[in-house]
Amino acid sequence: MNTIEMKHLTKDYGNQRGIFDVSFSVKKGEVMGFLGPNGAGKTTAIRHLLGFSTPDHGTCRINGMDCFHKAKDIHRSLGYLPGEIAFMDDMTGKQFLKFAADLKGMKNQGRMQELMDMFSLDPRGRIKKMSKGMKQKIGIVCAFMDSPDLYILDEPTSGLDPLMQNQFVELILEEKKRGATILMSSHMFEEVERTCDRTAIIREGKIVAVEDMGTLGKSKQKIFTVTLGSKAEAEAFSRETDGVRQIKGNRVTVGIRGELSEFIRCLGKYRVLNLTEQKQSLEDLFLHFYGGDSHE
Ligand SMILES: Nc1ncnc2c1ncn2[C@@H]1O[C@H](COP(=O)(O)OP(=O)(O)OP(=O)(O)O)[C@@H](O)[C@H]1O
Repeated sequence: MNTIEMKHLTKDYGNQRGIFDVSFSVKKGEVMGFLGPNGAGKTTAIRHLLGFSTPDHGTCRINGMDCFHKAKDIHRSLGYLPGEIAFMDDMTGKQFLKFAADLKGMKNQGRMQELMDMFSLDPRGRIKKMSKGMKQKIGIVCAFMDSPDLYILDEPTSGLDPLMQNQFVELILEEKKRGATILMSSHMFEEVERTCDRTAIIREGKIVAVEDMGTLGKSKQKIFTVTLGSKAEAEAFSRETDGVRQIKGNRVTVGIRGELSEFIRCLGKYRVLNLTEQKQSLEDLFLHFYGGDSHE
């Protein structure tokens, strides 16, 4: 049985806003990315999974339970991080976390402390005076502190600096190892690439692709820039090798899919001054899903 199962879910807000016929599932122990640009419908889909909204059509289930009718039961064993966190602003971070821990019936607060250390969070100040990043850290500690088996995270790294984003990736990998099931929406292609088994891509309220990260990795093109001994050598090398994208003086940019042996063999005949790999992001890979003329 899938842990999360959304089937043909439609919520039409009018003027083509909302989500339309959205179907995807997340298997037990799987980490699933939910990628899409602003306004694509990620939060709308997630709010349905939390039972905060009723669908016009379709169904969503978590562990076989209907997300709207069984919301309370589902929430009991769920780590949820909302996209916009509504705190009780007058509380200090510490008071809020204690309050949330009591609500969850947590006896041991060891993990809470571990998470605060992991994210260098000092929770003593009033929440209303905290920066966006600090509030986000409190949200993360709150969602993870009782180590649930299922997480639904709406743009979890929003407001975090790169160091903390890295820390978050580590946390997800740790939870994945423990066997947790995770659905996380994101704009951050790199964190999805580093953490997820599969990713669903949503655009204008519709799922445009569900991709296995392994397959994506294999179909990814590697882009190299080679600096050769001279312009003449660059030109000769370009005639001999496949996938040339650009020649600029003695520099050649080449895109290669799959094995590199042929490229290296060919390169070996020339004087190579430098060789650099240009990382191709998931963003490049998915650009055609978001691009203007690719969704006819
Ligand atoms: N309660 C609502 N009433 C009317 N329209 C809504 C409502 N909630 C969302 N929408 C619209 O539905 C669309 C999808 O919004 P949603 O917040 O789900 O997108 P998102 O992918 O989470 O975007 P972002 O990345 O910016 O958070 C948007 O056009 C939004 O304006």
